[in-house]
Amino acid sequence: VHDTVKIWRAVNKLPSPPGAHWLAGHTNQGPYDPGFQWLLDTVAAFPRAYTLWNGPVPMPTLVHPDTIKPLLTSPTGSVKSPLYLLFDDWIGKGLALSDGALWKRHRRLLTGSFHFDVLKTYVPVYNECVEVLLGKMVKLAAEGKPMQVEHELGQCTFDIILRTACSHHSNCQLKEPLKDGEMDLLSATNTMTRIVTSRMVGNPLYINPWMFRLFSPQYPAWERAVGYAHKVGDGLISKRKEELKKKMEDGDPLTSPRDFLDTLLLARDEDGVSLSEKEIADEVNTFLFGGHDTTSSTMTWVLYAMAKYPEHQTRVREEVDELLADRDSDWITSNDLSSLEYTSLVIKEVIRMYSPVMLPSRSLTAPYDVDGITLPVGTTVAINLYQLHHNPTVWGHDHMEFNPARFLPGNLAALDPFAYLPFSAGPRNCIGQQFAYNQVRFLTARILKRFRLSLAKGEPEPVPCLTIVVRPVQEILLNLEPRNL
Ligand code: HEM
Repeated sequence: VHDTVKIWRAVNKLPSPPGAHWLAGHTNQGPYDPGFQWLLDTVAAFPRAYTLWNGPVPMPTLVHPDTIKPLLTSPTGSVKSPLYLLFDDWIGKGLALSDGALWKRHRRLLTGSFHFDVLKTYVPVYNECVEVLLGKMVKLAAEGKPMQVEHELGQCTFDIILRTACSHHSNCQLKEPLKDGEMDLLSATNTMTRIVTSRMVGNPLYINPWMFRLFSPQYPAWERAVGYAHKVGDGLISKRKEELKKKMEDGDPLTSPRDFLDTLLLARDEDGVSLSEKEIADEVNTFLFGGHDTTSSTMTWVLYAMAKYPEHQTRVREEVDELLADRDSDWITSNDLSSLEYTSLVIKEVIRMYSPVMLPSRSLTAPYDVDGITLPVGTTVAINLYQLHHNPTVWGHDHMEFNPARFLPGNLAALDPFAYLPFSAGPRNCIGQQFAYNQVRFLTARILKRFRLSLAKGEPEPVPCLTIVVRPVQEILLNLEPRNL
C-alpha cells in the first residue's frame, strides 16, 4: 500500500488529460480507439510526458526524446513491464521477455545470427518467397480481382521467417484455406495474436493470468493454439538436432550455420555451455512471433502508401528500374539493397507514420526523473512511439503529411537521435531491425518492379488500430496493373 501511494503521489504530479473517471480512468475516452485521434490530441497538449489512467492503474507515458532517452539507455534502470506476461505461455523466457543476466547471455549468443554476413545469406529466400507472391498477384490481376494486402503479405512474411529461421518450407502461401477446426502454424499464430490483443485492450480482468485461465471463453482456443505452435517448434528442433548430430559424425566441423536454428543449437558461451532445449524453443517461438506480424504490418502500410501517393510510387519504381536495367532477371542481391536510397526514405516515412510496434513499456527498478518529477521504483512507464513520431514539437505541425524527404541526411542532422525510434534504442533495441529493414526494401522493390498499385475504387480510407502491431481495421484492397516489361 505504501508503494502504491508513493507511485500515485508521483504520477499525479505529471500532467494528465482532463476527465479521467475515478475507476475507469481514461478508458472511456478511447485512448487506443482506431484512428488514434485521442493520441494525436494528447501529444499536442502534453508533448513531453503525461499520466494515462488505465482504469485505476496509472501509466506515465513518455512521448518526447528528452523524456525517453534516459530510460532506454540505462542498462539497469528498468525491466520489461508485467504487460509482457501476456506472451509468457507462448514465447516463455525468450529474448523479448527475459531480463537481467538471462537476457544478457541470450542477447550475446544471438547477436551473431543478425550479422550483416548472415543476413546476406537470406536474400535468395526473399527472392524465392516473393516469386510465389508475384505469381499470385499475376493471377489476381488476370482475373481483375484486387489484392487483399494484409492477407497476402502476412502469408509471404510468414513463409520468409519460417524459411530463414528454421529452413522450414511450410508452403503457407499456396495452401488451400483451412477447413473448420483445422489448424496450421500460421493460423495458430494468428489465433494467439488475436487473443493477446483482446486481453490487452478488452476486459482488464483477463490481463491477470489466473482470471484468464479460469474465466475467459477464449482460454481453450489459446491453449490449443499455444500447444500446437509448441509441438511444431519442438518437432523442428529435434529433427534439426538429429541432422546436426549426423553431420558431426560424418566429420562436418559445422562452421557455417544454415539458419537461425543452427545458430541456436551450436551457440556456446565462454564456458562452453549451450542453450537448454526450453531456451532454444523459447527463442524459436520469439523469432517466429517477432519476425512476422511486424514486417507484415509494415509491408501492408508501405504498399498502401505507394497506392495513395502515386508520385512516390513512380520515384521508387524508377529507382528499381535503373538498378535492374540491363539485367536478365528481376532477382535482387544483397549488394543491391544499399542502392535503393529513395525506397529507403519512403519506408522510413511509412514506419514513422504508422509506428508498427507502438507501445514498449517498462517497470522501473530505479527512480526515474521526468521533467523534475521523480517516479519511484515499481512504476510502470510506457513509451508511446506513435505519439513520439507525431509529436508536433519534434516533427513540426505537418507531421501527418507523408514526406520521405524528412529522412534526407541534411534534414536528419537537425533531428534528435531519439526522435525516431521505431525499433526502440539502447541495449533492448530490436535485434531484428536490419533483417526487417532488408526484407521490406526487398519486397517493395520487387513488387513495384512488376506492378502498378492503385486504391480500389469506393474503398474507405484505411483506419489504423492497435493490436500487438498497428494494422488496418479493415483489409486494404489494391488494384494491380501488371507492367509490360
Ligand atoms: C518493421 C519490423 C519491426 C519493428 C518495427 C520492430 C520493433 C521492435 C521494437 C520497438 C522492439 C523493442 C520492444 C520493447 O522494448 O519492448 C523490438 C524488440 C525485438 N524485436 Fe523487433 N521489430 C521488427 C522486426 C523484428 C524482426 C524481423 C525480428 C526477428 C526476426 C524481431 C525481433 C525482436 C526481438 C527478439 C526483440 C527483443 C530484443 C531484446 O529485448 O533484446 N523484430 N522490436
